[in-house]
Amino acid sequence: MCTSIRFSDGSHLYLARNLDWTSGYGERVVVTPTGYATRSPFGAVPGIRHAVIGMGIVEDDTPLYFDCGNDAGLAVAGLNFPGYAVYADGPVDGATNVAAYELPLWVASQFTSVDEVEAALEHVVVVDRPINEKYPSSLLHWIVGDATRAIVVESTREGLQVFDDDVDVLANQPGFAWHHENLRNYLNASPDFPGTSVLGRAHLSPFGSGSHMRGIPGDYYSTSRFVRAAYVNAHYPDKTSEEENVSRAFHTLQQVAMVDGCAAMDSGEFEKTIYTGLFSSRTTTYYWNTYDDPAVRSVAMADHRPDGTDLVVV
Ligand SMILES: C[C@H](CCC(=O)NCCS(=O)(=O)O)[C@H]1CC[C@H]2[C@@H]3[C@H](O)C[C@@H]4C[C@H](O)CC[C@]4(C)[C@H]3C[C@H](O)[C@]12C
Repeated sequence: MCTSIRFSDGSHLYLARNLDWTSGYGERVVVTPTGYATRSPFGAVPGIRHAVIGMGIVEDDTPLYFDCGNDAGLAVAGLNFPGYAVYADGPVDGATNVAAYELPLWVASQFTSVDEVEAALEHVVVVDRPINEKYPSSLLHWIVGDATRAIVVESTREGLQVFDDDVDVLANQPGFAWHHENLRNYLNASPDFPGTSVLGRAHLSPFGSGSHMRGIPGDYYSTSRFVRAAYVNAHYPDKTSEEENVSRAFHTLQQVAMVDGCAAMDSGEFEKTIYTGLFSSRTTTYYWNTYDDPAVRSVAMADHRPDGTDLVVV
């Protein structure tokens, strides 16, 4: 499972995600500089207008991003969406044909804002064109965020749909509209301290704080992680400094992080949070930690020739 959140410090974007799976893909932080010569199967990414930094792998000299952000303050993350995601079998005449694997690169290398991406998506078809035989297209949906707002992009049998993500969260199946509607089941949840309650002749006082959070689901199911992440992200106080916002991202995603041994996939293998990654547009820095090393590491785009010609794998 995966969960992603967006928030801002008032003027900069923070977009973070947990990558939950049974094992990693050898992913590293990859910088795609503006001079890099793209190989986009249908020409959707003719060149790199905005340098990109994020987590991914490089295959056939092509960056395959799991999540990434750019020098203009826009970021995107892909989360599993099997059972719902449907892509076109081939390119469609007159459309902007984006191969599923290159959608994060298309977003981050071509645009500066969510509004721009939303407008461009009106002409987009997501195509099932794998990078090679080793890596078939993943069935994903995507969250795209900037300092102002977030959208969710879903390519299903209904076609390509874009949702205004006014809670700044995404998890896995089912679709975003279902998750959003489900939040109406949790209107009772609040951070307030409960007063003393009278039950018969008993006057009952709370054990401590947290009572009004009861009902927020604690399990790892996609529908539960969505609710829990939305609650924590919405109630986290606004923070101003980079350090406080990095702390915010990792604390919030820790609430929905998966611990080994607790949730098996149908293969019998357990899922766990392989890494937590965060893009900060304030410093154009990618922060991450891994299941085995919770210390947060970081790579600043500026330190890796964002105007160069070669992909940088850190
Ligand atoms: C497995 C990852 C999603 C994690 C997730 O959402 N798990 C949910 C579990 S469950 O279903 O709900 O049980 C996804 C996110 C990004 C994906 C990767 C990126 O799309 C980049 C390439 C794309 C290639 O087509 C396939 C390999 C790949 C390297 C993908 C492998 C894998 O599908 C990734 C790593």
